[in-house]
Amino acid sequence: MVIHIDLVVDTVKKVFEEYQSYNEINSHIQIMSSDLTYICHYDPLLNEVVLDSGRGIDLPRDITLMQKTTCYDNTMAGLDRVGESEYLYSSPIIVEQETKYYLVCTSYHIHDSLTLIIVELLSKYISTRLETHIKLQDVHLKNDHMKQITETVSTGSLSVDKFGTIMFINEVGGEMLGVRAEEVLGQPISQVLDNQAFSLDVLEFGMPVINKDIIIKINKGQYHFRLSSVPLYDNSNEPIGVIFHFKDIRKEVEIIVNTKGFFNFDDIIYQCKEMESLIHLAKKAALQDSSILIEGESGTGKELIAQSIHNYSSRSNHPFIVIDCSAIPRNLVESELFGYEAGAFTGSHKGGMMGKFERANGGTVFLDEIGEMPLEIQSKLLRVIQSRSITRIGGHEPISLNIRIIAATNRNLAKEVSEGNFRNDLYYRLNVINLFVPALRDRKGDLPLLVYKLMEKTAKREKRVIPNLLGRVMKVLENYPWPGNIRELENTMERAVILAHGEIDYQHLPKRLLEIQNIHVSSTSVQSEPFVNQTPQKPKSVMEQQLIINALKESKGNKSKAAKKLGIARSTLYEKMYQYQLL
Ligand SMILES: Nc1ncnc2c1ncn2[C@@H]1O[C@H](COP(=O)(O)OP(=O)(O)OP(=O)(O)O)[C@@H](O)[C@H]1O
Repeated sequence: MVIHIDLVVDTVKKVFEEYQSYNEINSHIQIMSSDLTYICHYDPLLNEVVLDSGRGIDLPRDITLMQKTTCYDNTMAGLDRVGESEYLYSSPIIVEQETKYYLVCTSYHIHDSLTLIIVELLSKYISTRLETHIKLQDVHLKNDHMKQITETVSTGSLSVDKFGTIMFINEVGGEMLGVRAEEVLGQPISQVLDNQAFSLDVLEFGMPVINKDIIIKINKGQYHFRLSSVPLYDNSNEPIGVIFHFKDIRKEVEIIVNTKGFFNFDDIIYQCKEMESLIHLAKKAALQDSSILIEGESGTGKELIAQSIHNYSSRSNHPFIVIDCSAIPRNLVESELFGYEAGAFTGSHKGGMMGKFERANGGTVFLDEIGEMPLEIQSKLLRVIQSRSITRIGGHEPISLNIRIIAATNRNLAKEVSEGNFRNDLYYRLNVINLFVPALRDRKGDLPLLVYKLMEKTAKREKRVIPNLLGRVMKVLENYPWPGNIRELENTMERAVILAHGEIDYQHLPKRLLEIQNIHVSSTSVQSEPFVNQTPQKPKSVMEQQLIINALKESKGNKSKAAKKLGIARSTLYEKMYQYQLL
């Protein structure tokens, strides 16, 4: 192990400052490395430690074998001194059982016991100091490293020593368990958590337990956690504690299930007659309770309209729950939508768990990508709509619900019905009010306003002036078919505003817009397109991603503030940032 020279000099200085006894020695005290090179010396005239330039010294070579304080006859050292002969006193500085340096000094007296004691004491102080510093540094580094890791993941981490005393908990873990680190550190885990799963059994068996599903009671609520317990050992393989990693399974599902609508009808940009009558119908529908089916290509604004309807309705103060039927894991669909009762399956708890429909009670359920819903769940959904109640898995008693259902699809659902992929009866139940959102290419009248408003949005966010869009660029935009609809236009305008300085010209547009219209600009002036994606994106992901980026920007990267702005838990924000590769 290499010890940095500055650390040695610094340590020697401190030791000399603290232990004034060296004043008893009226000669230079030197620190030499184990190959007998000068490191530094104490200058009694200056009363300070001076760094040496690393010259060698002609000392007896057997000093290197020395393991304790010794006095040498200095004539042996070959030092050329005039006058009285000097004796060399030397003591090893041992760090981690290795002689790293020597502390040496000269005296005119042989077997000068005071000098011997002081040399020995100083070398020991220096040894201890160096060793402690190195160990502490190591621990700090490891701790910092661990902290960085544990604070940037969305998993809760908690470690205990072998007696079950809590030694560490990360912020996410604290949030998930509803505790604060400063309150629980040093406490026995059994007093903090009422759960057998956080036990030290793994130390006994010597094997980690990975991803065990547990139910945990926190502040009167039941939480469904996935817990891993890993035993920790020291260098000599002695057990020293356990580290627990845990995830809230509901939060994982929450990535694809929102609870809040952000947008209003005022956020919808339109000019054309078709959109005007659509919004008029949507507003009327918002005031009733009938189910609504919103159809339209991807990126046309279906979710925007669904959120606006919810926020315009009398349910606006209640939850807006998005269920993304294409993304929710199949094995979780049923329990997440309908919840479960006590003992419904292994690991389920006394109180059971509420499903999304129950959580939406009083509010709106937005079934996004309804065309992707598995057939077996379709029949259950039909029952929910017909009976306005749900029965939890393993339950017998129906729980009545007061929810409005809005479903959306970019498929031709009638065609799916005729092909047997979607239940006819469910289709009719959902399609009480039908809102068809036209594709952007079929409402080109909206384009100029959309272009301007979308430029304005980015310019405002980036604190820039709205650039001037050249007429020829507008022509390109008007002639382009916009397969990705407003989402694609939104990305295109955002990119153009960011790339352009004052004026948007051809080179600020994605290549494909130009190429499809046979416009060729020199390849160097047309930028590649890093983020515009024509293929349909995961539903709601772009909107959500944008919101997260905006919130993070507004809160200057402070995740707690951003999470608050978005109305979501910090751990959920981490999950989402991870999902969108923003971490
Ligand atoms: N008329 C509009 N005015 C302003 N922004 C719009 C409009 N329509 C859509 N957007 C924006 O376009 C993006 C896509 O909208 P949204 O997610 O609602 O589309 P969608 O039809 O639900 O897409 P998907 O079917 O892929 O889920 C969002 O960022 C949304 O804010």
